[in-house]
Amino acid sequence: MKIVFFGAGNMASAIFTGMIDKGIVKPDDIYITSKSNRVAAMEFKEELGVNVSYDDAELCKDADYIILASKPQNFSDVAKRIRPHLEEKTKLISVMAGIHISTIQEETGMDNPVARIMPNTNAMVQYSVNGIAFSDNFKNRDELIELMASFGKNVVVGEEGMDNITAATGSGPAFLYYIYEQYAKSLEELGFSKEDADKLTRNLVIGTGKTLAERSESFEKLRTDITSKAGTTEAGLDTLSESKLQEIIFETLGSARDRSKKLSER
Ligand SMILES: NC(=O)C1=CN([C@@H]2O[C@H](COP(=O)(O)OP(=O)(O)OC[C@H]3O[C@@H](n4cnc5c(N)ncnc54)[C@H](OP(=O)(O)O)[C@@H]3O)[C@@H](O)[C@H]2O)C=CC1
Ligand SMILES: O=C(O)[C@@H]1CCC=N1
Repeated sequence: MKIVFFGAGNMASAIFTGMIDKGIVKPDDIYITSKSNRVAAMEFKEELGVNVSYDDAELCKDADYIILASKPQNFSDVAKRIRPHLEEKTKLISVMAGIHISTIQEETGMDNPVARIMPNTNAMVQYSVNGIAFSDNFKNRDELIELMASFGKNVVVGEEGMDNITAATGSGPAFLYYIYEQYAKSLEELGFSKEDADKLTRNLVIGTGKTLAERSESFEKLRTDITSKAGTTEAGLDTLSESKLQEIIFETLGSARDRSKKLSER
């Protein structure tokens, strides 16, 4: 199998690192290229054993999958690199937010099978959530689904679901990290050192995540198990529930979804 990544940044590296660590592909199956940051690409070659090339003909030759992993704004440049060399059998997989399947087919000038996928950076620890949308002519979908299962849980959402999943789980880790940042800052305000605030918050989040991974009770049940009548948790939750947290989260996701829609206006 030959999988070529056009773009070797945060998202691409999370995916190929996750796939290699899981053992579903050999490092030699992976080819990466970037725009100009050759040092970073060479570091991946040294650390993981992947191939690095800036020869577009060599990259595209016999490729089973080309992963489009540049920023959406750079896609036209990427398409120009691929277009002269793209073979009919190659499937194009886009991780780019907001770029429609039809745009990818138009800019590459071919009617190759295209899948849009929306993973997140948890792919690096094989815990991404992957939205997927296929073009009608995409055959053997199971192979891609299996490849993607090596770095996360898949949800086939169709193209109409991509803006929402981009907001919910593509950007999602950043929203949660922001909340953890505020949590750690609040611990500092309570009097903990910066180091302890970070350690306490980090381990609180890791432990809570591990509980969610291992137990199937609802969020509500897990919460109420902690909440003693007239206890400390109840006092904190009284304050939290008076805030407009759900409204704020809903608006946050709405802004992200709207930006994804906007990115598709080309
Ligand atoms: N980061 C995330 O959490 C997620 C990102 N995405 C999507 O992934 C995509 C990449 O994001 P991210 O990894 O964060 O971005 P980065 O900036 O980290 O990486 C972008 C990569 O694209 C490369 N690139 C730019 N222009 C070209 C070109 N003409 N030819 C080849 N490579 C090129 C860059 O090379 P160079 O360094 O040399 O400039 C770089 O390696 C985006 O479209 C985003 O929407 C999707 C889900 C989550
Ligand atoms: O911020 C972005 O546009 C990308 C898409 C999802 C996560 N990062």
